Amino acid sequence: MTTTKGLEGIVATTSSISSIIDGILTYRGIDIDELAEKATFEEVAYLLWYGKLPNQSELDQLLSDLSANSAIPTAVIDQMRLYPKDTNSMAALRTAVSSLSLYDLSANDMSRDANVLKAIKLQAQIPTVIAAFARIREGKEVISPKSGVSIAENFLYMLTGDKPDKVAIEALDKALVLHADHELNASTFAARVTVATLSDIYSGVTSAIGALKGPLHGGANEAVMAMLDEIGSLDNVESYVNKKLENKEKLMGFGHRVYKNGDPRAKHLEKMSRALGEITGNMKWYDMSIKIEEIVTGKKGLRPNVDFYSASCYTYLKIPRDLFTPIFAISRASGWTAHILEQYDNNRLIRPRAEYTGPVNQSYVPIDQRS
Ligand SMILES: CC(=O)SCCNC(=O)CCNC(=O)[C@H](O)C(C)(C)COP(=O)(O)OP(=O)(O)OC[C@H]1O[C@@H](n2cnc3c(N)ncnc32)[C@H](O)[C@@H]1OP(=O)(O)O
Ligand SMILES: O=C([O-])CC(=O)C(=O)O
Repeated sequence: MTTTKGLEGIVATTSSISSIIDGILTYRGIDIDELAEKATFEEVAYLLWYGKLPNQSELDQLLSDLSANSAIPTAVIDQMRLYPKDTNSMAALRTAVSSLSLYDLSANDMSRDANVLKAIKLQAQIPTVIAAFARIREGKEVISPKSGVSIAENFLYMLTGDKPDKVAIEALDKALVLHADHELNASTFAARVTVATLSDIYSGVTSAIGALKGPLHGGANEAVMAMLDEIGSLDNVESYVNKKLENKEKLMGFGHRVYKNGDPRAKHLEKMSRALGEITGNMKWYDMSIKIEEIVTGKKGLRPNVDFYSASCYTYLKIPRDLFTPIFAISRASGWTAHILEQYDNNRLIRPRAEYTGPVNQSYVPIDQRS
């Protein structure tokens, strides 16, 4: 038996959804650089689910299905009112998504059609859950989703109650495109492991949210902003980063298991952060981020990952820091559910082995003889 810590380099499944080959990321064979410039998030979700870009009538149908399914049950909203106001937002999302299954009569219908519909429903409802939670904890009225607008626009609207401006909608939409899928990342693997037991799609997405929450994965975007807040100003960057490096502490938003020469998504977010800084007339977060990158890449050779510049982008969009990882979940719900559908289509239980390193030839000792 050979073991590989963290399953590094192990190919655990085949998949036709996204690929990372020689540092190039594609969704269904289309380069992320092209999708980032040209596609909307809804087109990308369709691409991930159905394996091709939608034509106009297919896209219209998807938009109408997303709108029709975006409201969440009153019972789930009522439950959210009982969550502690200071609860972790990813814990709230994980709990609420699990609750959604209780009110979906088709939750345990394992037919393909029912699962595709549930994928669309989860994609539509997750933004509503996050916005509702964000408002409830501030004692504000929950805002119902609008129909006929994009997921990005709807989310910003449900969060604030105001019509978001075009720049904000386009920036969030592009961020959603960039985060939608990423081969066999930890949360997607968690989703696939869960549904490979033939458990339901809600269980798969709930597992995935739990895995995304951690700071080594999606939780890093919030941790990056916590770091920027802690540093406070451009003048403090150098001493802060050098100290972290000297103490061999991790700099959040840097490094990647698969990309060793840079994450192709980061440059799009860096560009977006710069543009948002210019538009808002506040370059502070962008300038600090650039300086951190210069030092970390210069001294350690580590490059920023998708989480690094998304932090300053979302801050420029006035999104509260603890909603950064939930926003990642809005986007990745498309990838998770595409992978869940793919797993069901060609399922086998996922059950690797562990190399045992514990004691051997031990005997049961009666309790009165134990030290
Ligand atoms: C959407 C996403 O999930 S993207 C990733 C988001 N996570 C983060 O940004 C958290 C910070 N980054 C990390 O912790 C890691 O780079 C991970 C978790 C992303 C990848 O981890 P692994 O592939 O297991 O790499 P590992 O942690 O073994 O790092 C290899 C070496 O680089 C160093 N290293 C890796 N990332 C960092 C970092 N962010 N800061 C400082 N050093 C780092 C490690 O200390 C290690 O050094 P060593 O060989 O001297 O011990
Ligand atoms: O692939 C990974 O390990 C993490 C990542 O970048 C993602 O999930 O987007």
